[in-house]
Amino acid sequence: MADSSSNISLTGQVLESLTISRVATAIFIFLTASFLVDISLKPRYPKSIPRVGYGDSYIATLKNWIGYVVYFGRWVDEGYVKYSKHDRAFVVPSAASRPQEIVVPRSQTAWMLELPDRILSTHHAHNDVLYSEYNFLGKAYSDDVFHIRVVHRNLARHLPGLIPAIQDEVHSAIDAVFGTDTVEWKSLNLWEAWLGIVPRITNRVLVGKPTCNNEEFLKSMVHFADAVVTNSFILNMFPKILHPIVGRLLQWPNWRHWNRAHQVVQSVIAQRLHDMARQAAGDPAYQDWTAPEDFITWDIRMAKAEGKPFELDPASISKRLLPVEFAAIHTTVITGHFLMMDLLASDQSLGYMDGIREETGRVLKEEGGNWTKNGLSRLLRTDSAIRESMRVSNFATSLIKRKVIAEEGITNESEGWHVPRGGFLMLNLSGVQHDPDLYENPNSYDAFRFSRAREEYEELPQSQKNSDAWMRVQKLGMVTTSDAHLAFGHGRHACPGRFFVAHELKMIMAYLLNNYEIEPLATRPQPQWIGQTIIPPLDVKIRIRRRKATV
Ligand code: HEM
Repeated sequence: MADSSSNISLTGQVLESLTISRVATAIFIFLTASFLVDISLKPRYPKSIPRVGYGDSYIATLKNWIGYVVYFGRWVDEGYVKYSKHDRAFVVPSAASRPQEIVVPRSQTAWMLELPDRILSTHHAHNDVLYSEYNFLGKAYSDDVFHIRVVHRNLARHLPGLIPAIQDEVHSAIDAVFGTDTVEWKSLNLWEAWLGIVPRITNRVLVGKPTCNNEEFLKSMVHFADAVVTNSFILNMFPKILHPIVGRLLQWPNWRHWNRAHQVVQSVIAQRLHDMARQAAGDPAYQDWTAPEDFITWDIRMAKAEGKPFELDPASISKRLLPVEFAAIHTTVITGHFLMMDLLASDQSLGYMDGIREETGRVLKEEGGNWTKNGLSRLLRTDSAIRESMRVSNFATSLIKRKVIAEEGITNESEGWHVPRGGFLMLNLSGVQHDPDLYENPNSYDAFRFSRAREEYEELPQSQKNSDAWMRVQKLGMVTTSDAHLAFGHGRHACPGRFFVAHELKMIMAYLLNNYEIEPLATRPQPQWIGQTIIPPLDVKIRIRRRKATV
């Protein structure tokens, strides 16, 4: 009895002593100590690599973390001129919980991208930047990037056969979003319009019909992708030792969005597993059945080929969809959004939109109204308009990051520096894509920049065409990556979705421009940046009307 009353009074005394200022001081001390531990665990780079930002002292580090939010882009631009142009790497500050990054110059792109994954890892870099363990619902899904192998192995290979389905979805999605009224002009939020179109088309390929038209499923996937961006931004600001707690708290919306999507798609997955198993068992009822070519089928085939029963669980399959949806949806929505703004705000007397309309209308007619791989490859101006928008209106400073995972670190022989395990390297796509030595008038949107030479080649008499010249102009196509055009990455980890994106955006532009009148924009709305994250202009309105005799 005496014991319990003394316990109560002790608890009471402790509670009484907990004033707001004491709690705040305790949190401050704890966070400071956590950040100091963080700093001591971060990789150290040699002094011989020059720095941008405020420097390396503790005060400078604090200023770098704050400055990162506003000045990151400026720092990288400054380093590009001062160091990258002279073939030198430099160090740029990063967010509080992230290691600083070494920006590798263009001249060393091949060196960086050709190092083996066991030394310089893409997948560890993606996992760190996106906090995959938390955002993508478990270490099992981030440790083995099975879903990436599924996409690499299948998407481009099956694309020609998927073109009719993509065309069908492009038409129905645009009709639904932009309407069919040939009399009244309609005012639309452009960002919302792209969000109404792209997730449907992407999911036609990933999960097929009718799931690709299920509002609950699509909304959950878009909200999931939004949550990944928000969570990553928040985790960037917390010391690493707190990530296991903060990450697990933040991932709750991700679980909710996944669960909602899973409720919709699980019966489709279960049915597919059943059908494929019956067919494999030789059931005569399945003799003439062919599995739909989509992510679900590809995932099941690969899980069987690799002997991975874990990947055959319907919940695993729908979780494997999440990073692919993340990689596919917002990247394409932003690209389409920026493309439309670049075209609508361009000087209309240059005739970019008319040129694309003429080209897509003519080729589609020659194709008998149905797109094919060959027909889409003949859309030279449309291809160029998209590639040029991805060049000038980049939505990231860098999309190519690599993490040093070799125990012994890596050495850059040409500059003589050594980076320890845990170091981060990046390529600066913004710098090269706006470099006046690489592109004439680099800051203007010249839609047919890449198609002029291709069209000239097409006009040549057969006797003057040869494989060297053909290869030269072929390299100007939007799916071709290079060290001067990095929007889809470069090297063996370049985006495996880019062939699909090219088909999708070309079909969208063809249908839009041939079936709708769109009012030009007076000026090009500008995005905002927070650190390395772009905030696209979300409130852009366009006015649109269906062309007569198109419904
Ligand atoms: C305009 C839209 C897109 C852009 C700008 C884009 C950009 C990129 C970039 C720059 C990379 C390389 C990252 C690196 O080297 O670290 C990449 C990788 C990847 N992308 Fe895309 N992407 C787009 C659409 C898609 C689509 C539609 C899919 C799938 C359906 C997809 C799936 C992937 C995957 C799985 C990877 C990882 C490849 C690997 O690590 O080997 N992307 N993407």
